[in-house]
Amino acid sequence: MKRQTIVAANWKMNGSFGLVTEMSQGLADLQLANDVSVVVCPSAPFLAALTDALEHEKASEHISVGAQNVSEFEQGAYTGEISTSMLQACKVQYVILGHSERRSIFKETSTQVAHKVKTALDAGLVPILCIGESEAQRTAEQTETVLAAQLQPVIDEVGIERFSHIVIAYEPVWAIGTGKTASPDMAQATHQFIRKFLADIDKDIAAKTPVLYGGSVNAKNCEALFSQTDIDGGLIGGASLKVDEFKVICSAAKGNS
Ligand SMILES: O=C(CO)COP(=O)(O)O
Repeated sequence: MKRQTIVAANWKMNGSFGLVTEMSQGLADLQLANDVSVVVCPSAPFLAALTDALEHEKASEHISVGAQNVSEFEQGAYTGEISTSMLQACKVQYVILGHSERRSIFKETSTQVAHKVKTALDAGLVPILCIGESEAQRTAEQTETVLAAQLQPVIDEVGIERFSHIVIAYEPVWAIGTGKTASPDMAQATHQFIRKFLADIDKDIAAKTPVLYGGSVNAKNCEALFSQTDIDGGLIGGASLKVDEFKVICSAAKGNS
């Protein structure tokens, strides 16, 4: 069963117009394996500029633009929020939702994340739904319970069928920005659990849904991680701010067959 392989850059609250230009120029000649897609997710003020720069570099056919968040509301008196239609106006195709930093710092609940996933899907955006356990939860052997509790509200809200338009990103919180990557075996075991969790509800959907790994992925460890059966690419933080390193990571993605 073929499913898409995706390498996505999460710039978080970093980057500049200079990096937008540098990244677009750098990615223009990127050679990707079949079935591999690359998505760059800068902060909202850079979305339109990134779209324009990728078009200018003739890179928009193989590189997509993603946002890091979206409002669950459509429009109106929600100061500071950004709607799906605003993202569409910037030709955004993907949106990261439920990142652990939004869950822990901005107190987004799994129910709110589920609403956002629905709003994004209804607007034709592809959600990159982030799930992951903390170090304390892993130590307490609660990883599977935590992941299930993050997935279930989304399944309840949108239905399992719509997971054919969702990308999951497994990001163990203890591996984010710490340099402590999950070992390929450990990541594979957790990805296998996520796929089985979906498969117990719908086998076909589980086989089709890309599950990315995120957490201290870099040019050195990407190949071993991406070669795991149930790892369909990565969500890259720090290493996605360096054009050359990000290109190495994109090239390490081989695509599934
Ligand atoms: O949170 C991440 C991507 O969303 C991972 O960040 P790092 O790659 O910097 O660990």
